[in-house]
Parts: sequence; structure tokens; C-alpha cells
Amino acid sequence: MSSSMPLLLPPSPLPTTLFIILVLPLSLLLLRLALRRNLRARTHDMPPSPPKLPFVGNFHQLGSLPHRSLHALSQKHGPLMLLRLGQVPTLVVSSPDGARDVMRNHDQVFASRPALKPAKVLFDGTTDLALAPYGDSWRQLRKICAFHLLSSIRVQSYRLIRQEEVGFMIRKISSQASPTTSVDMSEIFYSFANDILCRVVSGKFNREEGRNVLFREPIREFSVLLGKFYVGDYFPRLGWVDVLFGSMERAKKSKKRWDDLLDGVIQEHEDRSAKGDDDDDDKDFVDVLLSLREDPANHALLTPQTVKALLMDIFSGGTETSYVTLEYAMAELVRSPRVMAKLQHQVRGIASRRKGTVTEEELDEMVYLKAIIKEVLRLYPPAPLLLPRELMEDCQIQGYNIPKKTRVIVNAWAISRDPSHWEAPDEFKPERFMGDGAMDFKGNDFEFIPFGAGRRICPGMSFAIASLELALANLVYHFDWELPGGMTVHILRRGRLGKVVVGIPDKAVLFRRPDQIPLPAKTCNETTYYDFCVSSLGSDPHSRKADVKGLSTIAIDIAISNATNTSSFAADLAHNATDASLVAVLRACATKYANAREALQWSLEALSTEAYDYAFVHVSAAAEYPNVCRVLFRQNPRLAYPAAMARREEDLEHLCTIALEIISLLG
Ligand code: HEM
Repeated sequence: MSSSMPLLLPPSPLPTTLFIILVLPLSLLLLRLALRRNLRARTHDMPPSPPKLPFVGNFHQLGSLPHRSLHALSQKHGPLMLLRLGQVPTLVVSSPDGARDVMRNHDQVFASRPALKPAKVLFDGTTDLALAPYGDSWRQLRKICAFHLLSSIRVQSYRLIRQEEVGFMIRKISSQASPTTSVDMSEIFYSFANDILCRVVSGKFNREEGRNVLFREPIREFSVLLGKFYVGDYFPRLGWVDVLFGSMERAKKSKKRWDDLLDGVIQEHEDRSAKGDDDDDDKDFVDVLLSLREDPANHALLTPQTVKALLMDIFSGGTETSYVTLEYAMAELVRSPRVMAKLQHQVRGIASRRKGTVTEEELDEMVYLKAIIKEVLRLYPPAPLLLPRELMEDCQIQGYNIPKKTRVIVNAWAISRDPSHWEAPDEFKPERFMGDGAMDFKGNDFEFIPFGAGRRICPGMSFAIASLELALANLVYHFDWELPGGMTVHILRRGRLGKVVVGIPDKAVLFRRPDQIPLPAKTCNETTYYDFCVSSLGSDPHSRKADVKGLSTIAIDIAISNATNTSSFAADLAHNATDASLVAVLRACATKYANAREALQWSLEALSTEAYDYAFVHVSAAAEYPNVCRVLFRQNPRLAYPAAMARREEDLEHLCTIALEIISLLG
């Protein structure tokens, strides 16, 4: 130690004080210069930033529509900008290349979410799925959600629910609209999106119990709370301001409301399961979560708080986004008579009028409808800034150094209106999504990312699209739409930065002209199959004295005996057949006709309680089953479809159509 000391001291003639006076300041100066050079080099590698104000940083540059303000800033400062919002460095990405870097090339390091204040209160310190940091619990929750609720097989299995809810919506509009009144579609669309989710998540939320309505207010409040500005999220030391202004109290109240509702739902499911009342075929998402919780491997993950947080995510993530899309779609269609006429022509042409409704099989052919939904999502992505992300490691993109912990906002709205990628980007032109090579929203075309992309892509995409397509097709199939005299639709959006931001059109109140196909009561005169109707109904002596409801019951009774006989007929054919494939197909046909009979019986029950919408939906379902039999024969070219089966199929379809047309007179 002593031998090294002199090396650190100046050579002997210079006294120590002189060293301190001359050499130390010089060294400090050099060090400062070096640091400044280094800093300049580092900031030089950072994305450009608009000028900031002290303390607030770039906050003052965000208006009430942050996606628009950020878009305007990006046009001046470039597609990658580094803003400082309060004390939070925030990278704003406004180009497809930047989005590709964030959500594909470096997806993993950008896959986390910032810890936001309201989420901490609403989720009670636990993690949900949508706002969870990247990590094991997020991964497992996402797997559970994607597999047990939102996989394409699951989504297909909700078909009947969708069909029923669309039927209900159509009936509701029918009952409210008249040539002289207008209908507030916002409320109707909101209920539609909400009720579908309620039924899928917990079949127990049925309309009769009124549970679905109880959830509407908390869902709305949840979106408002997540969309609010919290001082503490941007100025961590000023978090007390949120307490002072009551924001935290409001979040706590909302949390309590959710707890009361969800605890009740969970308790009911547990009671049902304890009594052994939960049928395996009838399991809803809450049942699934509770049974997964039984597995010791999931104990730590699926705590009661986490289960509730996940349910809150699903309710709120799925409701607002879908209803807003439907609302924008109708608003745009009403504003564009050309597009509306083309869509109605396609939908009405493809959907067989005999069934009185559009079914899911027919949607595949409705390419214009699909293009319209894409175009609506392009112009009005319900989450225009996606959900905020947070960078987990230092990362370099497009030559810029982005430090760890930077918050990241992808401006999907700006990207999907960028004129260098979209011709006439502000115009509503669904045709741009037609034809080979058209873009899709599945996260591969970074010019169009309404559902995000990469690991955090929206898991509810197929769920949402299935409901939207069926709803929109039926809305334009059943009604003609126009605005009350002289009204215009204004399409606005409001929301706040970095949270669940939804678009809310400005009171898009639409007007419906009554459908062109009302049938006069108590007569077959205007049904599609007049002769068949008269001869079938006439075969029942009660028909002479029956009123409209009685006639619909008679039509369904006759359809039931057709379905029952055809089921036995197919079973007999199967019994006598020797070819194994033929036997299998005929047995399947027997089952399908038995299903049809069952659906018709349900429709009778619904009729007896005057639940005409349900009766309608069940008869529509019954009309569908025989198709399956024909398709099975068609899929096996070796097998001939027996002529007697074809005749019976046609009869059943006609009977169902007549029943549907008569039920339409009831509502
Ligand atoms: C038109 C309808 C919808 C749109 C446009 C939409 C859009 C989005 C977007 C942009 C994100 C963030 C993606 C990202 O960070 O890259 C997201 C996340 C999410 N969405 Fe959707 N969504 C829709 C419907 C739904 C539905 C119906 C559900 C559930 C039933 C749902 C559940 C979720 C969940 C749980 C997340 C969080 C995923 C995660 O962080 O891992 N969404 N959605």
C-alpha cells in the first residue's frame, strides 16, 4: 500500500496547494466536457422531441383527442418521437415500420405494460390480463383466456347465443321504431354487445334475471376510470393530488361495486357446482375458471382477486370496443347511400329470404360486409393508441437508442390514415379491402393494426368479428336506414392518452323505416308458400278458429311432426343400410332432425310465454339442422341423397318459414 502512494502524489517540487489550485479544476473541466460530449452523443441517438415546457414536458401539446394531436406532432417531428409527459419519457410510434419494430422485431422487450394508478385500485394490487406487466402470470392468464373463452372453436360454439342475441336486437328495434319516431341506436348496440358477453362469461346473466343490466353501469364506469388522467401516473411525487380530487375514492367505489356483483356471481356458480347442478355441456367461463382453480398448479395464480380482475377485463375490453364499431359502421353506412345499397343488395341476395334472417353460414360469402367492417376499423379503431406498453430493456430501433422503462404509444389511428400507405385515407371506401392481397387486421400488416399485434395482440378479435358481422348483416337485411329529415351524423371521438380509449359518435341517432315485408294477420295470403301454408294449416281443424298466435302454434306443431317422422325415417334407413359411411351419415341425419324437433318444442314454450323473439330464434335454428344432413351427403360423393329425405327437408324448411313469417306478425 505505502509503495504506491507516491505515484498518486505530484512530483516533489510542486506543493500540494498548487496541485489543488491548478490541476484539479483542469481535470474537472475535462471531465465535464467529456460528460457533455457523451450526453450529446447519447441524446443525438434519441428520437427527435418536440420542444418541452419545464415540469409538464410535452403535456400541453396533447389536446382532447390525443391520437390527433400526436399525429400532428409526428408530421413535424417524425414517425418516432420521444415525448416527456410530466416525468415519463414516452416514445410515440406513428409508422408501420416503427410498429413492426415494436410489435414484431423487438416484441418481447416491448411487451410489458406500465403500472397505472387506477389499475392498482381496481384490481386491488393483483394483476389482471390487459394491464399486467409481461411475465409468467400474464402468460398464464392469457393462455386460460385464449383457450377457454376466445379460441376459434369456443367462438364457434357461441353461435346460438349470437343468433339469439341478434334476433333479440332486431325485435327490439322493430318494436321501438315507427315511421314517425327515431331510435337511439347507441343504447341498443351497447346492450347487444354487453348481453352477448354476459351470456358467454356467465350463462346465468340471463335477461329475465336482469343481471346483465346490473353490469352495464360498472362497465361504463370502468372505462371512464381507465380513461381518466391521473396526476400520479405522470408526476409520481404528486400522487396525493389524485387523492385530494377524489379520483382514488371514485376508483375504490367502483371496485366495491364490482366486488359485490362478481362475488355474487362466483358464489352462485360455486353453489350450483356443490349441488352437482352444473351440466358439463353448459359450462360458462366462470365455471371454467372455478374448475381450473381446483387444480393445485393454478392455486397461486387464480386467487379470487385475479379471477375477478380477469372477468372485469373481459367485460370491459369486449363491450365498448364492439358496440362502438357497430355504431360507427351504421353511421358511415347512413352517410354513404352507395355503400349501403351495395351492401343490402349483397346481403339480401345471399341470405335466403325464406329463413327470415341472416345466418352465420351465409356470412362467408358476404365479402363486401367484411370489407366494410375492416374499413370502419381502419377509420375508427376503437383503441386508436392501442394500450400503452413499457420497454423492459434498453433497445435500439431505427438507429435510435430507447432507454429501458420508456413508455410506448403506438398511434394505430395515424398509421391507418397515412397517405403514403392508403389512397384517399380519410374517405370511407370499403372496396380497398376487396380482392387478393387486401390487408387484414390479424397483426401481420402493420399498416392496419386495430387489434394491435405481437404477443399483446387482442385475444378477443375473432369473438368481436363474429358478433359484428352477424349483427351488421341482420341490421341491413331487416331494415332500411336513413336519418330523420335534415340530420347529419357527426363522427367524433373522445378519450385520453394511453388508456382504453374508445370512440363515441356524437349521438348517432338513426331512423328506421319499417321493413318492406310485413304480413297481414290471420292469413296465408302473403306467406312465401301460400298453397303449402293453406294446405298444411288447413289440415288442422283448429286452424279455422285460431288467431295469429294459434296459427303459428299449428305451423310449429306440423313442423314438429315432420321433424319427428323424418328422424325416425333416417334411423330406419340407417338400420337397413349396409355401407358403413351411409349408416354413419344417416344416423347423423336422424340426430339432426331430432335436434330440429327439440328446437321447435322450445319455440312452442317461448310462444306460450309470448317470448316471440326466442320463438323466432328457435324456429330459425330448427330450419338450419336439416341442411347439415344434406351437406353430409354432399361431402361424400359416393352417397346419393335419398329423394324422400330431400322432399322431407324441403317440407320442413317451408314449414319453418311459414312459422317464422307468422311469428313476425306477433311481436
Ligand atoms: C372491435 C373489437 C375490439 C378491438 C378493436 C380491440 C382492440 C384491442 C387492442 C388494440 C388491444 C391492445 C393490443 C396491444 O396492446 O397491442 C386489445 C387488448 C385486449 N383485448 Fe381487445 N379489442 C376488441 C374486442 C375485444 C373483445 C371482444 C375482448 C374479449 C372478449 C377483448 C379482450 C382484450 C384483452 C383481454 C386484451 C389484453 C391483451 C393483453 O394485454 O395481452 N377485446 N384489444
